[in-house]
Amino acid sequence: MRVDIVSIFPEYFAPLDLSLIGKARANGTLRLAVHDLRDWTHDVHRTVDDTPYGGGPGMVMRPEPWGEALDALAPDELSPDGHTLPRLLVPSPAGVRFTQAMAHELATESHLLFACGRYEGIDQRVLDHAATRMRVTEVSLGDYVLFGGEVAVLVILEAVTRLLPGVLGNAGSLAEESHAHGLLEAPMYTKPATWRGHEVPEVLRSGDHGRIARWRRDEGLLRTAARRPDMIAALPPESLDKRDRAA
Ligand SMILES: Oc1ccccc1-c1ccno1
Repeated sequence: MRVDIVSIFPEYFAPLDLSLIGKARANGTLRLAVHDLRDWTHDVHRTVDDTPYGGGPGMVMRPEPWGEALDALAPDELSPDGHTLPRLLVPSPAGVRFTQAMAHELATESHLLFACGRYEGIDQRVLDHAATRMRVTEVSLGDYVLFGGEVAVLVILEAVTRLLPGVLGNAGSLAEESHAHGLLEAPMYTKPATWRGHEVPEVLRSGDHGRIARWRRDEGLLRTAARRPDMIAALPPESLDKRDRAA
């Protein structure tokens, strides 16, 4: 997967040299480049913002640098795989909610572009023009406001990269983690069996894999019902058996 990130703070992405993302870059699974938007400015002050039409507080990111940056990073009508348009993701408080399902969808893309907005946002015409030759998605991490899109890109990129083949050493953990089946994961334990008077549940030390699987599902259901009833409501009816409903 090719990933291009455009930001006025490219140094925000230094963490992407670390850990499993760093390894994915080193082995070629992830071909990531971070670009400074100011490289596409032409004035001595390298200006990227200006006052908003219609008045109001703050500044808006000018369209010209963004237009030139996206032209340079996605010059062709099609992605390198020759079949799909490049995917442009623009983190924004006004975006669609980012979910694990979207992470899985993005993990199938061959080329992701991320545009990191700052100030009051990016001139809307940048997104409108990009949409004439890319698939553009404004995406939100949740109902709160950040200084800019950089932190959101780090989150999205981590959620997507860990789904790429070979990145996670134990791919099996993907199958049981929170949100894998629309539920939160069950509590996890490791040695010692007793710690400060707290016991590991007996079932997890029983060696009875059927009981253990059932316990984990029940605990996941109970946690989800208590913490995220919206996820229970979103489950396909057929995914809950009679016993689940009783849990
Ligand atoms: O608050 C933001 C400012 C800029 C870019 C993105 C965001 C945001 C808020 C929530 N998710 O993304």
